[in-house]
Amino acid sequence: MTPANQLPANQPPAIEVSDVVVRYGEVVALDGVSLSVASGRVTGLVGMNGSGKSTLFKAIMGTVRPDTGTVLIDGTAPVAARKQGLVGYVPQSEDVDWAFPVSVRDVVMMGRYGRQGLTRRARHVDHAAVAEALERVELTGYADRQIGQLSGGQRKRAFVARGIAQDARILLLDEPFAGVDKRSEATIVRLLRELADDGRTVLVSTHDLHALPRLADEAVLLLHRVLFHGGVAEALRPDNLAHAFGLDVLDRDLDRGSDRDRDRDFDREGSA
Ligand SMILES: Nc1ncnc2c1ncn2[C@@H]1O[C@H](COP(=O)(O)OP(=O)(O)OP(=O)(O)O)[C@@H](O)[C@H]1O
Repeated sequence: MTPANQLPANQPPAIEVSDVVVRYGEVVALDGVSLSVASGRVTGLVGMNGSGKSTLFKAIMGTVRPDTGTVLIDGTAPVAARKQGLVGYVPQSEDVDWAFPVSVRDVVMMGRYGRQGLTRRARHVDHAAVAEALERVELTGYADRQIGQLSGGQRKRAFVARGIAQDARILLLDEPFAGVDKRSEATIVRLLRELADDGRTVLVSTHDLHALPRLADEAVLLLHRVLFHGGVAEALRPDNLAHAFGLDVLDRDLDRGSDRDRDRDFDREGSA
């Protein structure tokens, strides 16, 4: 296995993010992010709420344009890569209208749209790809249900199936384990591993640090910039996590607080 961060010399990174800055008005969501993600691996993207994970995904998909810096997908600009169907995306649950009147099969078929031209007429090969993807995520029996009638884990699996049907080289998953039961989590972890072993690139944002060792070959700690990129065990070291989740700030504030307490006690003693 190639160590994290070291790509084989002849293989361009599947995702190359170079010095990317994204601002929303006054808010700097990404502040000079550089990252190379290799194919054939599962990479965990870990960071606290608001650290910029979704924005990084959007920059990779070309739905958010960086203020400065560049993103390349297999050497191609993100918008072109998306149009070519290179990138599949499993969104956060909040970003989906679950009342939308589409079946699970329809959602998975969306992964085939790029191949169907403007007519969007599904051919035998499209139906076969959808059936196979549904089987891989263990949702064959749910194909005709309205998407909102699935459990949280089943919904995620339906979107993973969309990426499989799309035959995406690169799969981005935004918090796939949020609100997901153990069985769906295990199914998703197994699928992602299979996809990576198949040579695909899998980038998964997660808060679920417990799932990380089973899930990922390497981890990225993000706090508006990349704080760490390397092996999972090292990423999970308390000092690295403290840095990524801002606990060092907390500790410093507590220290300051106890300094203040000491000063106050001293003042009190002095004035007594
Ligand atoms: N459309 C927007 N307009 C203004 N600010 C935004 C917008 N989208 C994100 N932000 C801000 O940019 C920062 C990064 O947000 P982002 O959603 O990328 O973080 P995240 O790590 O995905 O968070 P979470 O784990 O909560 O999903 C946050 O401060 C957020 O409030």
